[in-house]
Parts: sequence; structure tokens; C-alpha cells
Amino acid sequence: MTETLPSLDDVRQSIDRLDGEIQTLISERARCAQQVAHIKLRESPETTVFYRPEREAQVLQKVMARNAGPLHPETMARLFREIMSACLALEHTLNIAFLGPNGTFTQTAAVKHFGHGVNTSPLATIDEVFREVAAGSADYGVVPVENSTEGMVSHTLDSFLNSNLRIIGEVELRIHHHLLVGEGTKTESISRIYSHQQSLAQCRQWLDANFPRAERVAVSSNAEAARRVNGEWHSAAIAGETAAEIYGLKQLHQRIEDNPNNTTRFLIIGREAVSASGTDKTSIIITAKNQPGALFTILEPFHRRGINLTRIESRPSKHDIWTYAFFIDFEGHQDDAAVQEVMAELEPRMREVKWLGSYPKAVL
Ligand SMILES: C=C(O[C@@H]1C=C(C(=O)O)C=C[C@H]1O)C(=O)O
Repeated sequence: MTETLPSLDDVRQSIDRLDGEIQTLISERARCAQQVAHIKLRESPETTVFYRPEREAQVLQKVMARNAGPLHPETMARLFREIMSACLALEHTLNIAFLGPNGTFTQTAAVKHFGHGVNTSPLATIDEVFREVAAGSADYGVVPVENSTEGMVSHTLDSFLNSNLRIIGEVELRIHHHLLVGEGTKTESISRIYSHQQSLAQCRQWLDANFPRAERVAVSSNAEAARRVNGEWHSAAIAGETAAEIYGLKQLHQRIEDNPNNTTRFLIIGREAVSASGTDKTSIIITAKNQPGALFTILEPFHRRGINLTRIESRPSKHDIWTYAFFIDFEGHQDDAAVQEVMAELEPRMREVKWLGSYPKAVL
């Protein structure tokens, strides 16, 4: 075998030549993106929307479908994610507001969705993320909406009840929690553990088994937990890798989440509607009276037309006692005939039907 291999120098020469070709092609692609920007500006100078989620989803889907190895399709798509992010930044640099502080999983989700070519601004609360996007100070916002172990983030759902913002995308992130400590902290000196309440819940069994006597303190975010541990030698935090890096903490125990498939879903919120990508989801809120058969009346038209529901949650409506808001996600786009028929059937029978938006299903 060995004698048929080319020399190291030869292979490195091939790599240099290929890198040159790739670079020329990336530059050519970037110039195309600049042209696209001029076309968009000419077509709608007042209300130019540079970021097109449906087009980006299609580009990434094509990359994955085309992929012939040896790189994994997702690895290839992540490379293209960054190329697109850099191309879009030539058109316009997006400002993305996220639930901060720096180092939260929400920030990781924002970068996973938009790539590194955007500015990310940490905000203290979910409400503030909604406000900044509504006011136009941020182009888009990223907020957590549900976790596979702990369920919905009720604050995000409630924010939609009082907002006209739309959902323009979704991101899923595998969540790994680590036990973080400052330099010099020993396992036996830990008497207090900080984290977000959801993360404490996601690691409950591990904590019961390993730190049954430590006080568990819920704080506003995992990153905030990491920040507090700085300088407290008897404390630890449960947070992710990014928070460990930002706050200079050591990972005393890794991957302590009870469920190894622990995943959180985040939503991207914006002001404009998104065209169909071909693989879309739609989210709506239906407010119904608490009367027998209400839920059946809502679900039956979807079933009759073979529309697949991907999620349903109920929350007390803020307006009337014993009235419920159902948050429903289903496959398909607002412009699909079948979806419009279901809506036309439901609208007169419900107290309120609110469209939250149609958006491409998460590709990565
Ligand atoms: C180039 C475009 O603008 C942006 C950049 C894209 C890209 O680099 O492929 C895709 C969609 C837009 O977010 C476009 O709309 O085609």
C-alpha cells in the first residue's frame, strides 16, 4: 500500500492548489451576494430585507443533499453556513438580540442559526428581546421556547400573546451541562450550586446522587451562575462550555445532564413574514372557551386534511378567567391551500386565531 501513496509534498501542493481555487470561488460567490444586495435595494429601497431565511434553508438543504463524503453532510452544511453568513454580512450586518448574558445557550443557538457574521447583543430578559426587535433596534431576536426534559418556557409563549412579532425560524441545540468551579475549588468544599432553574431540573438526579447536601440556588441564567462562582471558592455553577470559557472556570464534571439527548428548541423572532421554503412549519395561537369539545373542534380539521401537528401547549389566556390559549405548531406554510382552508374553518368558531408565522424547519 505505502509505495502507491504520493509524497507528502505532492499532496500538500494539491491542497494549496485546491485552497486557491476554493478561495477564488468564495470571492466570486461574495460578489454575487453584493449584486443581490443592489437588486434588493433597487426593488424595495424603503423596506429592504436582506436576510432571507427560506433561501438560506434551501441552500443548506442542497449542500446536504449533494454531499458525497468523506465529510459528514452536517459538517459540510456548517462550513456553508459560515460562507453564507460572511456573504450576507457584505450586504448588511445583522444585529441579533438574544437572552443573555454572554455565554448563554441562547447565544450559541444564535450563532448556530446565523453563523459568525452577525453582531449579537445580550439582553437581560425575554421581554427585552421582544421589545428591541419590535422597536427595530435589533433585526432579529433569539429566545428559548422548549426543552426536551423540562418542557415549555412559559415566559416566551406568554410574550407572544401580547406581541405582533413573527416567528421567522427555529434552532435546535443539544444541551450539555458541566459542573464548573473556579481555580482551586475542591469537590468536598462545594456547599452551593448556582444555575438556571431549568438546568437544575435537567441535572436533578445527578445532583441528588453527587451533591445531595449542597444548596441549589436558581439564578436568571447559566451564564449568570458562572459569573457568580468567580471568586466564591465554596460554590459551583452548572452551565455550558461557552460560559466556562468566558468566565474562566474549570469543568470539574462534564455532561452531567440526566438525559443524554437533552435538547432545547429556540425561536428566531422578527418583523417580516417569510416566503415558503418547501419544508416549513407554521405556529398559531388559538384562544378557545373552556367548553366540552373545544380541543377536538380545533384538532379535527387538521386531522381531516392530513396536516401533521408537531406541538400543542395550552396556557391560561391573560384576558379572561377559564379561557385557554393553545399554542399549535404544524407542518406546512401559511400560503398552502390546505392550511388556509383549516384557518378559514377555525376562525369563525374560535374566540381568536393569531398567526405567529411560517418559517423553514431547522436544517442543522
Ligand atoms: C444572497 C442572498 O442574500 C442573503 C445571503 C444568502 C447567501 O449567501 O446565499 C442567502 C440568502 C440571504 O440571506 C439572497 O437572497 O440570495
